[in-house]
Amino acid sequence: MATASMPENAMPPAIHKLDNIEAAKRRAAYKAVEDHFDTSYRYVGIGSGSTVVYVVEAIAAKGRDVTSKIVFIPTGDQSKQLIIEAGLPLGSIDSLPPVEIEHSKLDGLSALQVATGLQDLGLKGKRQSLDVAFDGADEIDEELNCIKGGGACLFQEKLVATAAKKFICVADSRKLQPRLLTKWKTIPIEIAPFAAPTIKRILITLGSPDPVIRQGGSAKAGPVVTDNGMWIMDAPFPPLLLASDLKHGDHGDGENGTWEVHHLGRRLKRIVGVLEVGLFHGRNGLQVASAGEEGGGQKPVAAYFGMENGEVEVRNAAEVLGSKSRP
Ligand SMILES: O=C[C@H](O)[C@H](O)[C@H](O)COP(=O)(O)O
Repeated sequence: MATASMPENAMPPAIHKLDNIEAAKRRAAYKAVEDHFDTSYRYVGIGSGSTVVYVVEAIAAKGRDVTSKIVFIPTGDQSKQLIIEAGLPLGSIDSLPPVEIEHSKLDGLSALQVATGLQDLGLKGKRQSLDVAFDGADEIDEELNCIKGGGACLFQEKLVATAAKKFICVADSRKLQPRLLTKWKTIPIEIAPFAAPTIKRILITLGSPDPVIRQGGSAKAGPVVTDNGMWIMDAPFPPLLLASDLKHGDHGDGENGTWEVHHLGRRLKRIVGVLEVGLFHGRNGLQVASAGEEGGGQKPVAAYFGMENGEVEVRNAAEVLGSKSRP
């Protein structure tokens, strides 16, 4: 863990006076961009929520000379608008080009030979990875597992995070908790509307006392409809164990009423009608790369927290207990 002060003069003055929490988010965002944005990058993922607004501000402040050469990939309608309004080039996660190959290697080959050649090179079907994805979170534990989906964008956020070599999480100090479901009490789950009653029954059998379909409140009568035309089920569970907690005898499989993050994430994903689960768990991008695999992981490689004292606390996955414990 490292802490750093983000000098106010390293950031452009905020147009309006920010309250303490907003100022903390902004400091964390500028520090994360300073550490993890590189002008040589080609594809950058932009997450959703109120914190990522400052990430976009920090990137846009680098100027058009830098940003015009990069394609920015959104995680939903809000982040798409942020990218457009900041004047950044907009891309889409479903239109990343294939991995580039040296064309000289393919000169003179037939279409069949090209296809076979790509196979031989181990490149057939490989897509480009994003260089980095920045996103917020609703809660982050000591092993950098995250709850996401407070803004109903979890599916595209997971799609983008797992396509990025490194996912960088940016938040304020309230989000850092020893275990998930400490202050943020529910897991957002994106579901097919038709399956809602069945999913609710299954969640109850798994130990969630009162799962509810998220409502639009005064902004929209009836359930919140996600960018993917789905609903969000918010499922409360008792605080989740870390992988390192399992050494103390509990299996974390729900038997004793307690779940470990990874066990619960995988179990929820198996329910028919669940599009995606707002638990980001398992491997991070460094672990995926060291296994020689394409893309990234669900967990951040680093998390930046804007603290109340004006500092930014950085938690790097490589230093976090348990970050190497997942297969
Ligand atoms: O669906 C929304 C996302 O997961 C957000 O990244 C998360 O809710 C954090 O949002 P905020 O930065 O507004 O706290």
